[in-house]
Amino acid sequence: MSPSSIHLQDVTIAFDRHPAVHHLSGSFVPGSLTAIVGPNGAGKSTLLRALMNDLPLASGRIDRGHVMPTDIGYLPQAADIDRRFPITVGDVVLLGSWRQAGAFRAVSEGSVSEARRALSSVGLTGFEQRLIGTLSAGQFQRVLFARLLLQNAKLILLDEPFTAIDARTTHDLLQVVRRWHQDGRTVIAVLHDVEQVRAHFPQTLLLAREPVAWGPTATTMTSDYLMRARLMAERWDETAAICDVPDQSAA
Ligand SMILES: Nc1ncnc2c1ncn2[C@@H]1O[C@H](COP(=O)(O)OP(=O)(O)OP(=O)(O)O)[C@@H](O)[C@H]1O
Repeated sequence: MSPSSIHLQDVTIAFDRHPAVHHLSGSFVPGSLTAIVGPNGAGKSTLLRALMNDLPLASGRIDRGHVMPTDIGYLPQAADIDRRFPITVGDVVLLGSWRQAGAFRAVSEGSVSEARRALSSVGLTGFEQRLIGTLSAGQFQRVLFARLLLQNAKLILLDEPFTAIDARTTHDLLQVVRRWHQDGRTVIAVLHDVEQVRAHFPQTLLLAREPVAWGPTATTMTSDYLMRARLMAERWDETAAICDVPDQSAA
């Protein structure tokens, strides 16, 4: 294992001791570009949240190597974001720099210029003063990518970044993802579009609560493995017995 790989060792993540991700082991190599694919409820978002240390593990271990919490950029599912808050596009993008700048420091002229450049690079030149609530879904997704650009993260976690986004915007944002990959950042994206994964993501983790396959996309996104993931999902029993994982609350 490379020292800066993100290594998962027999990871189980549970809600009320019902596992959402079960016995997952493997590594995200530095600079890799990985899609996480699987049926609804497969544990994909749960895994992303655990990777950014937002959820405790029921058992197992995640070793993030040299990746510090401030090195992680996270794009949640669009549905999880309340856009009624009266904040401008420019301020949302500038939030990407607060980890480097500090929460209570004045925003530097440099950061403002960087935010402007980030907005231009996602096709939103001149949108700085718009309130986020007035944007279309695709425009808002571009804003969130601009914020990630400013964050300059080593590890980028994207949860369904192209859902409900039109082809042109998806194409543009895929170019941003490609540039992150070329820069040597580690990018992990939850996706549902199998063809998009095959075309743009060299690595795939196929998850159906338990890992189905993890490796080069050509060998993991086969009809056999996809079928296996679907069958595993159909066999799920939400009322199944509680998982016999050690109770960490007593530790
Ligand atoms: N906060 C929570 N409390 C209880 N159960 C949860 C919670 N969050 C997720 N779950 C359950 O964990 C399982 C995995 O959910 P998760 O959101 O990770 O799936 P997903 O693969 O991202 O699904 P989708 O493709 O539908 O977004 C589901 O059964 C879900 O109901």
